Amino acid sequence: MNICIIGAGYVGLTTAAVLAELGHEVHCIDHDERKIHLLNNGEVPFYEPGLEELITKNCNYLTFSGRWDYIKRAAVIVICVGTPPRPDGSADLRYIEAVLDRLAATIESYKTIVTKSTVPPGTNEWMRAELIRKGVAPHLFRIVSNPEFLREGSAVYDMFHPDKIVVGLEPDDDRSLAVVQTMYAGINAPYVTTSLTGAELIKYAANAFLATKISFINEMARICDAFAVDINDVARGIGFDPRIGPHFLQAGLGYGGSCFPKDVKALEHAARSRDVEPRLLQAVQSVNATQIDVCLNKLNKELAPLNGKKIAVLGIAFKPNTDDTRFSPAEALIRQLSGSGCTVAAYDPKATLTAPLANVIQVQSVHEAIQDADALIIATDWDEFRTLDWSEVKAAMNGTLVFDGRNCLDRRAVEQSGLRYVGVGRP
Ligand SMILES: NC(=O)C1=CN([C@@H]2O[C@H](COP(=O)(O)OP(=O)(O)OC[C@H]3O[C@@H](n4cnc5c(N)ncnc54)[C@H](O)[C@@H]3O)[C@@H](O)[C@H]2O)C=CC1
Ligand SMILES: O=C(O)[C@H]1O[C@H](OP(=O)(O)OP(=O)(O)OC[C@H]2O[C@@H](n3ccc(=O)[nH]c3=O)[C@H](O)[C@@H]2O)[C@H](O)[C@@H](O)[C@@H]1O
Repeated sequence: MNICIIGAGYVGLTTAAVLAELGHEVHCIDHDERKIHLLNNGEVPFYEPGLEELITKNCNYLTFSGRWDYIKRAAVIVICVGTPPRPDGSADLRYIEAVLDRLAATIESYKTIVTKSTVPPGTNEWMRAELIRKGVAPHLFRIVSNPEFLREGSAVYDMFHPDKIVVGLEPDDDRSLAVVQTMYAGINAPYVTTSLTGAELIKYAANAFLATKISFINEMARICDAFAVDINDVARGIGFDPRIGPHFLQAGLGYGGSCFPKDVKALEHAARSRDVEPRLLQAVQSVNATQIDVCLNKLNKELAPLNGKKIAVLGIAFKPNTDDTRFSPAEALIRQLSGSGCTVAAYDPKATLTAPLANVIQVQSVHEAIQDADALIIATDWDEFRTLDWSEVKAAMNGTLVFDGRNCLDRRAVEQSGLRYVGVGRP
């Protein structure tokens, strides 16, 4: 199949590389010339394990440009542009609108237009109406909603091994499901077919539910602290129940990234637009918004006064195995520390601070970060931090406090080396 992907970001590039690997001829369009230049020189503009290798392997079937005339040759167009949050929490659809303008000016023969970007309920129906309003004949295209569920850090694996493929179709569309099945031929997953809006809501419900699990466990961690119980015991205890499951029950600094925060907000906004009061979604966000303060209060109690202290923060990315810092709790924590009188030495194996911060330096190794530090905070749960030699850490530090903001360390190993361990909900 000849496929055109629009948007060479985390989702677009992964989709492009995987579809090329599955045997399709793929062209990826992005309006960011810097990205296209890098890609044409064999470089991936961000860190995603395995992606560069897959792109290189498929370079004969995978091309990149900013040229929209490629659309003319494609049977399938996959939209993967960003849908960031507006200040009021609603999804900003300006990139989708720009794509519709380009499509309207280019489409001359039949296309299956697949929306992979996460868009609010009703958007795909609106997109169809917009294309017709902009002059595209209704018989020249079908819109399919095919939301993406990959995680950054394991995007390539997730796309080859999805737990389901969700396909939202127009009511009278009897041909696009087969097109999507041909596109994904070689990937073994159950298909969930529904309406366009049904698919959009499946995506929001999935992210909102996962965010809810995280806020739930973070609230439980606060209760565990009050009753001197280890939250990891509670998470393990409830996780055996198959109705609950063991995943997404790791308490910590709260959820971040480019999707959970924006998608929960966008769902809240969408609900309100139809006069539904989303109380649970509000509570989920309110727990998440206060989680860093809860952790900082703990740190203050252990270390007060922060003034004049040196704090090593390990982790800047919003999660391990990515260099993405969008809505990163680790970076938010560093930002708060920056204004609290201490100095911060921050280290991350891949991510860089988005902007310079007063009293914060980014260093190149764990060793540099912890040198003479009064406290060490784990802000992102990279494997590199789990496996530190705690005796060496103790020897390098000035103080003894290790604050495990991701509950990812072996507490006993830390304590055996003479350091003081404080976790989230682990008194
Ligand atoms: N990052 C993730 O893990 C996941 C993201 N999603 C959703 O997928 C969508 C894309 O997310 P990411 O890949 O993270 O975004 P991203 O920001 O990494 O990539 C978007 C790309 O689209 C390009 N773009 C924007 N407007 C364009 C236009 N008019 N023409 C050509 N290119 C254009 C940008 O230059 C950028 O390279 C979002 O709706 C997001 O919610 C869904 C599942 C996972
Ligand atoms: O729509 C999206 O963009 C994607 O959002 C998430 O993927 P991602 O944001 O890459 O990362 P997650 O692994 O879900 O982690 C999100 C945040 O939650 C935090 N988290 C996760 C799990 C947990 O138990 N506790 C916890 O605090 C992570 O540290 C991170 O900050 C979803 O997991 C994907 O299925 C979805 O496709």
